[in-house]
Amino acid sequence: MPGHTESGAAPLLRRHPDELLVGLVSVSDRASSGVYRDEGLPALQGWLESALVGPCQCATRLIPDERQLISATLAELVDRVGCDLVLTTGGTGPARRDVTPEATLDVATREMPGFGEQMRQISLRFVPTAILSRQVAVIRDTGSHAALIINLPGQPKAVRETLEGLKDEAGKTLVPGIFAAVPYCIDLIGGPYIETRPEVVKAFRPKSALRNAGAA
Ligand SMILES: Nc1ncnc2c1ncn2[C@@H]1O[C@H](COP(=O)(O)OP(=O)(O)OP(=O)(O)O)[C@@H](O)[C@H]1O
Ligand SMILES: Nc1nc2c(c(=O)[nH]1)N[C@H]1C(S)=C(S)[C@@H](COP(=O)(O)O)O[C@H]1N2
Repeated sequence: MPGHTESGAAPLLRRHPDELLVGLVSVSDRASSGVYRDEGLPALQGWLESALVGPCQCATRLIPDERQLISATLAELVDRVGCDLVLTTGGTGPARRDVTPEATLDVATREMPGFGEQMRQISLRFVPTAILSRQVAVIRDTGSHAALIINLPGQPKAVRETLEGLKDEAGKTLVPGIFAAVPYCIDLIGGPYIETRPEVVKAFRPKSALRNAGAA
């Protein structure tokens, strides 16, 4: 669960090989200028706290919808701070100032289109305007370090909806949240082995990729 949180540019030091280093970025003109209180970062942090079993450190950023600032922030969180995973919220829609997907693609070495496709599928179960979100996910690989960067919509409730998916009243998964695929993706790009609380989101790994694979 998220322990330490910082908002400076210093590298996060991994205190355990399984510790996840996460960058959280809320992109909003109004929240960053104080028109309203930012609910994006608390939503992201609160959800991670509920979902992760192991240790985690977060670096947080609240910034306006400026393409160059967003891309510089993402690059800094991966290259300098050392994040394995970066989640953004906000700025994915069709309004002129919504530029988070473009800024994310600016720092990408690879696109991961399945995440955007699945998020829009999930969101359609909640709002018909789900198709207005242009959210993308990418890998940024510097050669010595790689991270998964995922855009989420700006509505604070969309954070949980997309990461966790939709369950029925008995807690049975109706549409899997995208976080189900995040732990294995992070394995594949050389990051820490992370585990989730299955009642929040059940992470999927092929049997051969499970840590106890082959154990008696
Ligand atoms: N960071 C945030 N904190 C709290 N509420 C937010 C935040 N971002 C969006 N919202 C809410 O979601 C609604 C729709 O978001 P919208 O797409 O207009 O925001 P945005 O483009 O992400 O932010 P902004 O217009 O401030 O740059 C907003 O009217 C607001 O109620
Ligand atoms: N899960 C979920 N996805 C959602 C929403 C939502 O409330 N929940 N809002 C939609 C709306 S109304 C818009 S305009 C787009 C883009 O939002 P953004 O510009 O705040 O990122 O996300 C869409 N996706």
